[in-house]
Amino acid sequence: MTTAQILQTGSVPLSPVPWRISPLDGTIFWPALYVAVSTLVAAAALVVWRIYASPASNIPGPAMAGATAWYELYHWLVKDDWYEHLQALHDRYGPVVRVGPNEVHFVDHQFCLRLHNRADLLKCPTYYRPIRHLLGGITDPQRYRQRKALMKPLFRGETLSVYASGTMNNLVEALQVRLLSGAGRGPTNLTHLLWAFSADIMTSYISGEAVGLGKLEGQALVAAHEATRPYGIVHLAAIAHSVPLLMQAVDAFPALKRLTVIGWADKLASTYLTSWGKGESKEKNQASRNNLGIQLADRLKDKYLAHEEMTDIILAGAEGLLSNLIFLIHHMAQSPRTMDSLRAELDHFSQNSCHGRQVWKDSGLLQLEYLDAVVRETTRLSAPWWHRLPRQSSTPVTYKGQIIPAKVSMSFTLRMLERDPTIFPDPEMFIPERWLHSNPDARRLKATSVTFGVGNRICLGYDLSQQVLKKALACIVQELDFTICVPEGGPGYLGTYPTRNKAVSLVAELRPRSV
Ligand code: HEM
Repeated sequence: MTTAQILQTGSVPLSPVPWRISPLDGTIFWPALYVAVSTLVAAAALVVWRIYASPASNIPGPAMAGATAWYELYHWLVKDDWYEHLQALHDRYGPVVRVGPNEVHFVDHQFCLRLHNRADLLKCPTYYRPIRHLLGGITDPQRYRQRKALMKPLFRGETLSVYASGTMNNLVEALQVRLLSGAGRGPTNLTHLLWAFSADIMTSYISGEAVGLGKLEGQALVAAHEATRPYGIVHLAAIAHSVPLLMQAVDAFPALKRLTVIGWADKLASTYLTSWGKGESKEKNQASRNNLGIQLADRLKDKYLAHEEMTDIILAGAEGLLSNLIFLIHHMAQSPRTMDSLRAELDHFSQNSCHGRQVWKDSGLLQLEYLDAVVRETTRLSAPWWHRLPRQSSTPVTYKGQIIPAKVSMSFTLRMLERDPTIFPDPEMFIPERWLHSNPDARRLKATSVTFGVGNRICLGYDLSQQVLKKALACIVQELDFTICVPEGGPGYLGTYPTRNKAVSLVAELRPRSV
């Protein structure tokens, strides 16, 4: 192995050890010392190479970020300030900054859109390592196209519309009944109820039948919530993509996943697939026709892969929906003017609908302009701080005279672009009106939104999410008034993905709608 190869792979070839290894006569000391010193020298050489000679070394940024991926992990886990730190790095180094050994980060909105719309870009294999076998993490374009062709029909068209007009509507109705039953009875923990609702949506979509989390009461509900969201899945993913050894351990012992925060979804996915390959799916009885997991396993011809895809989709979908539902409630409570406008639109719609006030049953709901604007503005503001999209190009990319070499990952953070003041004036303000046709800029805004991803790797659950968010919001504001009990220190519940020591629930006083 040449020195260049050692530096690129980061591994040290172990040459035959000249000493006899025997712990009994003490001669193990020298071989051990040899291995330790060689490792240290190779590690030091790797660090020097990464900082001064690797492809990304010409991009400005802190030397430690170029030296090791643990720089980022340190800011996540120890300092707990990654997003603020990233902003400070851009203030100091400009619109492109080196944030990892092989990653540069951009804040230039228009450039990011142009770049990420390129169909030939590849997902960064290091960042997506934890989900590298799954649709969302596959880097090879041909494998991706094949997987997408098999999975896409299960999340669009007839499959989605049958689910939406049946089980989804029933769950929305059950949510409304549940919330109304708590109205006037003191504070209600909406994080728990909306989590149960979101998880019921995802599990029923995948399995064909509701798990019934929304029916849990009192301590049983609290216990189920705590068991599934004890700490952040996001932090787990950050550790997984910075510590490759961990992923190798999980690959060798997949059961390890059950010990983590994803265990509950992993177990459910297993139960949904129990009957696959045992004959039932071949007969295509009604239950297996409704079970997307079984259909997925049939399509992928691989039970393990289907199981992994389902686990990922249940987890990502439930957290994404919950997060946005909490933001919706928050903004409605904070903005009475928006609430009035939305209610006016819904009331007018319900008067002309054959479903009356059960507006979620009417598919015309999805076309309401103001409701759409409220959901767009909410999803914009809820874009999480931790979600960035690193992509690689097989040819060099030029940005303002700076050459980004091929295969260097180029990323942007969703939250930063969604708060770009040149595109969204007063970016921190909740202004649904910016999305209305009456705003001449609305079309441009829609074209620049990145909340559900960009380019050919856009969110597969977009249509499902839109339906769930619109129906749930409509069913809540139609019948309920609410006042949020804002915790001391501000609305910590907006940090919706649980993190270390920061699980804050959204609690509100509910009342039947007065006007
Ligand atoms: C409102 C909630 C949601 C938001 C904001 C959201 C956002 C996103 C974003 C930004 C991406 C791109 C990720 C990347 O490239 O790194 C993505 C991809 C994806 N999302 Fe969602 N998502 C949501 C809900 C869902 C739901 C409910 C499902 C499942 C039904 C889902 C399934 C997926 C899948 C499978 C991908 C990978 C797509 C691909 O690479 O082709 N998402 N989502």
